[in-house]
Amino acid sequence: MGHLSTATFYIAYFVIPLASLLFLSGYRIFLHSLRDYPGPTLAKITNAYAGWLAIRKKQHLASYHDFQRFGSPVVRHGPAQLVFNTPKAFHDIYMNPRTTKGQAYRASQLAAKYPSILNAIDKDQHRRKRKFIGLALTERSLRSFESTMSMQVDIFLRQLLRSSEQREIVNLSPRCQRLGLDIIGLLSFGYHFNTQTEESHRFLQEVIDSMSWRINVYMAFPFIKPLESVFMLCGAPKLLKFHRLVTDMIKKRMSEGKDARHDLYSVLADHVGKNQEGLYKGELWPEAILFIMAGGSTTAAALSAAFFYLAHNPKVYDKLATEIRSTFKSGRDIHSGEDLRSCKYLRACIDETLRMSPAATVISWRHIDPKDASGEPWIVDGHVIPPGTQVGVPFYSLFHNEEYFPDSFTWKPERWLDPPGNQSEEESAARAAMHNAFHPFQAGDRSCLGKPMAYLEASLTLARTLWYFDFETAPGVPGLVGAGTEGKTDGRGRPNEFQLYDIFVAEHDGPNLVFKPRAGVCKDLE
Ligand code: HEM
Repeated sequence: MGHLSTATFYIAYFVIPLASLLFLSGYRIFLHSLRDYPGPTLAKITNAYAGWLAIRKKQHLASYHDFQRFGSPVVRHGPAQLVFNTPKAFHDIYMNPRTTKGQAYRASQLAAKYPSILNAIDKDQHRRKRKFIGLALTERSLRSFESTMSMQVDIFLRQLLRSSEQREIVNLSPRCQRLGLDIIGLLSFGYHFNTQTEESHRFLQEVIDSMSWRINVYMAFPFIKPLESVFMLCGAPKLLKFHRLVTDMIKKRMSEGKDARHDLYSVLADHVGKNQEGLYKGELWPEAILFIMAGGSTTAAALSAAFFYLAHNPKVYDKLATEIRSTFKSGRDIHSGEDLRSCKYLRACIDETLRMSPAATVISWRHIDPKDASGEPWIVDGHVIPPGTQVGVPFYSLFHNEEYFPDSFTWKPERWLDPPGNQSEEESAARAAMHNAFHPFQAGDRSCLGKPMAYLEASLTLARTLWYFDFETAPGVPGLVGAGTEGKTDGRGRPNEFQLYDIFVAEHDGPNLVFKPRAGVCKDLE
């Protein structure tokens, strides 16, 4: 009897699970509807492939590598996931009214009852949110907010001035993150985080990064989401502090009149509590967190990368400095308007940075909307997508696709400028194809609402910094922070590339720079 029980035990706990695993693996490799697509064997069998990459913050590098390794523009990234690497696929996926965010986003929802605008899967729910939240980010709304943003940029510049007086090396990543956080705190609920000048709220970035990383891992490998409570326990004190801060921010703002200042709350206030006709009160929480995460970290990543590339490319630096210093008469003149718009090289530098080091490293998964009743097959770049499949285009891979961006690992803002003289038909077609492949803010009905704000924040910060300062990479070892390391074979071997770590948005460190105030112009910062 004892003997029989042992056999039963082994059969129940080892033989049956192992046989099921082998059967499932065999099915996914040889019989699954995606069996003919190339991809790493582990990716065909389990989402643990993507999960492991997400844990190590390198999904963007791995997808790029997989496209090269298999020599194919479409690769299996998970048992039921395909990634594509062509602009045609991008259009068929994201600019298609029949698609919605993939199930992967369900794993990113902090509370299933109230998903945020970013991870709402139901199209009607998303449309309602976008209608109201979009009001805070229109060009008109941004004009009302610009003076507040500008004051924060002034603080950033004053901090640089202080560092330069103390001959300090400046790590731009934390500086740009603090700038981004302080701006987004004011834009969302008129709240002064003051991370640029005070220590007390600087823990926010750490909490945001760890939350972003966890979300990214759950999206890649939803199987481990139940461990959330364990992870939360590990970071409990800071997480609790974060929750208290966001609650305090919302409560404080709601206790003031809606017109006390111009922020997200002022445009939402009339619609909050109107439920289906507006927004549920409970929705303020996830939207506040989304705003802080999406609005602060992305722009900070783009700005840090832009500082890195400018410091590493002296010819571009000189050309951009000349453009800024000849367009404006003083630092105070640098604000939105005709003059800033005329700085074409500045815009080219920002776009080239977003191409080379896209701030959103996430794979934005899509599937066919479950409510789609067309009965038509979904075709992506000539491939019929089987029901239940999630598909995506990783920005990092597409923006380094040599067919559209020749010499793709060289930071070359010139590629975005209109070439002088007449272009041949072939040249015009190549330029059109390049533009068609470049959507760093996503496209279609889920495109970034903060795009105008991101360009304004990046333009003001870079233009004003170049107006008041000269800067260069710090000498010696500190100057290497942020760069790839020659000889590395894991995709981090390019010394001229700013290194991104995929945690949904990009995590980053550096560059370390030294700043020198330009003669006679810094008086108006003091
Ligand atoms: C360089 C800066 C930025 C980049 C590259 C960027 C990029 C993106 C991308 C790629 C998405 C789609 C993400 C997905 O499909 O999962 C997105 C969505 C979004 N972004 Fe940004 N973003 C930036 C800055 C901002 C800023 C400053 C805000 C302002 C708060 C913002 C607000 C949003 C919102 C609300 C969404 C969700 C839109 C929707 O689903 O309808 N972003 N962004």
